Amino acid sequence: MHQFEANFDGLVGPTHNYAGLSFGNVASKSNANATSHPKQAALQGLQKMKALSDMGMVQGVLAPQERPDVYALRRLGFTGNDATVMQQAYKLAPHIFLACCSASSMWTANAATVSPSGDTADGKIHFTPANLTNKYHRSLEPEVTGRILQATFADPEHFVHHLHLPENEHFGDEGAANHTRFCHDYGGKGVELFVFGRYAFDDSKPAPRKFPARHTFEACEAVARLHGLSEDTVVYAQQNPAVIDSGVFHNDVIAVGNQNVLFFHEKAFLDTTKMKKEILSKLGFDDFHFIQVDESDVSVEEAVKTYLFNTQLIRLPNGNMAIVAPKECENSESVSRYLSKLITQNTPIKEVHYFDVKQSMQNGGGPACLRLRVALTEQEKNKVNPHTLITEHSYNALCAWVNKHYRDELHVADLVDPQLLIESRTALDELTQLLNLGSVYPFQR
Ligand SMILES: N=C(N)NCCC[C@H](NC(=O)CCC(=O)O)C(=O)O
Repeated sequence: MHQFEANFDGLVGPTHNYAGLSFGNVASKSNANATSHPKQAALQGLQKMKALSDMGMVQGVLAPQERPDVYALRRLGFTGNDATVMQQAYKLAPHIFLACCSASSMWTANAATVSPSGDTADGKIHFTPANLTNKYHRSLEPEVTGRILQATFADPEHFVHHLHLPENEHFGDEGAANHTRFCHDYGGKGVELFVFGRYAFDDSKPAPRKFPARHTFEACEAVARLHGLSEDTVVYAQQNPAVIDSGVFHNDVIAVGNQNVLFFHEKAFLDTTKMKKEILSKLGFDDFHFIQVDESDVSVEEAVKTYLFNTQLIRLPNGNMAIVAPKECENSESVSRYLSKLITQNTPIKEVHYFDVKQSMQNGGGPACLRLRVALTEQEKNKVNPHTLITEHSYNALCAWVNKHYRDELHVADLVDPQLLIESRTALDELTQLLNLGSVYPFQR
């Protein structure tokens, strides 16, 4: 049986901008108000998708969301036609207006948590969109994300879609950015590692002091229940509160795993020994590589700056594992030295590929943030909406679509231009036809 780990990358939306919306995310804060380049951002993302597809990986694309979100602004009391709603909000509540303009759905590691069929009680793939409650701009995503996922994975025989968790900080859920899966074969039984930042119902437990812990233990448990995972296939681990306070707002900024490898920083978790023991005993095989990076090799600060761990760890068709890293890793002396040495060691990781995703990095989104992983058997892959898979043809069509509709440059003040809303809706309407998604956007309903 053929089985794969497919990567579904988020297509960067036409309003990609830097608004400094994410407290606790160093890059987002430090690039606030910088000029963005939506066309370049979308093309950078597409190039990465095409490169992975050329390496023989199954690569898909998830559509972006409709922004500015005038419906969210109306809900907050702004009235009139769309242009008036936007202008009033920009004048009276600029921060709220900017939050309603973010193209943050591009980071599809936060779109959902996905449990492959090998792990679930009913043998189907389960999806739960993340509620992203901790940041207002991201909390606008789950409903449309759910519709896009349903249009991409439509067959009820193989795919189950759950409603996102209650929109409340107690069940703060950031999706696959805090989730990884270990297994022997992608189609077989695996162990799912759920990572959280704090306990919502127990104040006595450790928690960060400076920056928010976005994801709770209670959210992890709820998703595991919804997906029909049994106790013996799940491991829960708390992030080290100190690293959250150093800018590690999601666990995928400090750890990445795949199959029989966990690549992580020594400071990532609160109790590494316990977590390692539980992973090994639940997996039931010993051929496992815990690749721990020590502070003396790469500091947490350097890891956050370069996104060493926000790399994709992929299993190539030739059996080797490769790391897909941002250029920032290549440009850092300590990180590039570390990676050059790593691929000569006795681990499955034998290649490193560097990509320019700077437009995303400037908002705190590296290669791993841009993708949602879905482990699929051949049969399940054949049930995925074929228009969403990257081929030579779909890649060329998507690049042409971006070149036709996207602006080269965007300043924060441009977001209030009613013409941008018209441009975005025209582009997205055409995209739903290209990807055969149906009417997923509010303006289409
Ligand atoms: N680590 C993962 N998986 N994802 C990265 C998400 C980055 C995103 N940045 C933003 O939303 C910034 C938007 C702005 O400031 O304009 C966030 O903080 O949620």
